Amino acid sequence: MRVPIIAGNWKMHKTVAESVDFVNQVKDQLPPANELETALAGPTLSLVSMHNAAIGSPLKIAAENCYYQNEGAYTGETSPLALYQAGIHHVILGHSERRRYFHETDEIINKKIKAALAAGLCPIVCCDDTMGRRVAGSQVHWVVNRILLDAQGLSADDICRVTFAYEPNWAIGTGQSADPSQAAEGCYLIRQTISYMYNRDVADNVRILYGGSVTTDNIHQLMNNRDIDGVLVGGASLDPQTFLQLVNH
Ligand SMILES: O=C[C@H](O)COP(=O)(O)O
Repeated sequence: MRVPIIAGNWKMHKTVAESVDFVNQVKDQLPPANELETALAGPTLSLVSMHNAAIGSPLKIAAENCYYQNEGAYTGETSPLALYQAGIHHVILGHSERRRYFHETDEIINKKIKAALAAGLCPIVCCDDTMGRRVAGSQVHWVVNRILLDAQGLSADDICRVTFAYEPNWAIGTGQSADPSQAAEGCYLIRQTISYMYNRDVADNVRILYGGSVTTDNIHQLMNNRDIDGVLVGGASLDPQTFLQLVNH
C-alpha cells in the first residue's frame, strides 16, 4: 500500500528563524508517518535547524536541490551525503524552476537522482508539462521521455525509493490548478512509464504526486484519485495553519 504524502516546497522563502517557528507550530499536530507522510522542503540554510526542531515528530525535512557529487571543488553546491548526514530525508530534483532558470537537463537530473539515492536520500523527482504541448497533443511523448531519461539506469529497488511529481507549468504559482482529470492523467502516464521500464508491481509501489496551485479548496478532489498519491505544494504551504489544513484535508 502506498502511504500518501503531503509535501510543502517553500522555494526561496523564509529565514532560518521563520523556518524553525513554522516547524514548531505544526510538528505536534501531524498524523503518524505510516498513515500520511508529511514533509517540508526549505531553503538550504534552514535545513539543519528545521531537522533539529522536527526531531521526535513525524515531519520529514527535504532539501530543494543537491549536487551530484558528495564533495569537491564545486563552489556553491550542496553535497547529497552532507544532507543525509544532517538528517535530511528527501530532496526535490528536476523542479521546473531548476530546469528553466538553472538550465538543468535530464542528464544532470539523472546524475543527481543517482547521487542522492547513493547518499541515502529519497528523491522527489518533478516532471513538468506545458499547455502548448497539451494543446498539440504531445504531452504523452513529453512525460514518457522525461521519466525514461530521468530514471535511466535506476534499479527496481532504487525506483521504489523515488517519489515522482507531475507539475504542469501552467498551474505552478498561477492559482489555476490543473483539473483533476489532467492531474490524474499526468500521474497515470508516469506510472505507466515505470511499469514499462520495470513491471506492474514496481509501478504500483512508486508514489506519484501532483503539484501546481494546490489549495485547501482543491486538495480533496485532487487526492480522491487512485493515481494521485499526494501533493507537492508551493504557495499554500507557506502558512502553518494552511499547511495543517492541507494535511487534515
Ligand atoms: O513545488 C511546488 C510547485 O511548484 C507548486 O507550487 P504552487 O503550489 O505555488 O503552485
